[in-house]
Amino acid sequence: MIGLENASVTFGSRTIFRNISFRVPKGRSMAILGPNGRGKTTLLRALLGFQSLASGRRFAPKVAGYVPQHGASQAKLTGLDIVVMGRAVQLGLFGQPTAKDREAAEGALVQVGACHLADMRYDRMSGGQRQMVLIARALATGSPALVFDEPTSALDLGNQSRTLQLLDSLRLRREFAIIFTTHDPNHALAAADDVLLMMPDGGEVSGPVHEMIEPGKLSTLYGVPMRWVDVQGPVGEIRRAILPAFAGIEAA
Ligand SMILES: Nc1ncnc2c1ncn2[C@@H]1O[C@H](COP(=O)(O)OP(=O)(O)OP(=O)(O)O)[C@@H](O)[C@H]1O
Repeated sequence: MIGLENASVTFGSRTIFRNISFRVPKGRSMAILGPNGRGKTTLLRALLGFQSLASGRRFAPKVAGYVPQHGASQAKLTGLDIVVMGRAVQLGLFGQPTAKDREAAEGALVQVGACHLADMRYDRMSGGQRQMVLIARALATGSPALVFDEPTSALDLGNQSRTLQLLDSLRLRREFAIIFTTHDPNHALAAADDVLLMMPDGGEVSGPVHEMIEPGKLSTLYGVPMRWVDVQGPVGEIRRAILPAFAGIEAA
């Protein structure tokens, strides 16, 4: 389980959020949505213990798999080296990775379909390739808690699709408590059971995805009208997507 209870974070005199409570049990996946600068990354950092709480408490396992928004590195490390770092807690302060740690790291690369990145230099990878390696690193921790900060934000549509499928397959394993932030409500529909909306007025609402992802709440969240649109799936089935009013405008 991972969550916060009556948690608040302040920077100087500024309150980013106040008295937030939520719990994501093992087997559930929760998406967090909110406008830019509302405090989504700060909330994840507070959850993981990287950001101190002004009040309240957090619940998280000692080690969580964390995929940060920006995973840049100048170090000359391979994809496999980065994934092995996920084993840091098992290694201890001066421990060297064993064959078992390398095996776990290779297994994590297999799970995300990124074996081909094992020997590639991480600092030479594209954003999408790095994303896969960082997700593998999170899995290699062996933690039942996985936290992703905007996992699709830097990705092209093909990689967004693959990452969403991966997030959903992790959700369906029901072995992890998963939290991810996103700016696309359709991504919450595609890969989350529950949603936390960080509203622009400072309040939060949370609940099952189909209660939270609807035009009324999202229009308030983003300050633009939202609507359901029918779209055709790959085998002709009709699906619903939720889009802002500007979707479909043609400038010329
Ligand atoms: N260490 C810090 N010191 C002071 N202010 C900070 C610090 N970290 C974040 N902030 C501020 O807290 C607010 C919330 O930032 P945060 O990055 O959590 O927002 P976000 O919802 O993740 O934004 P985005 O959607 O743009 O990624 C911002 O105004 C940011 O400038």
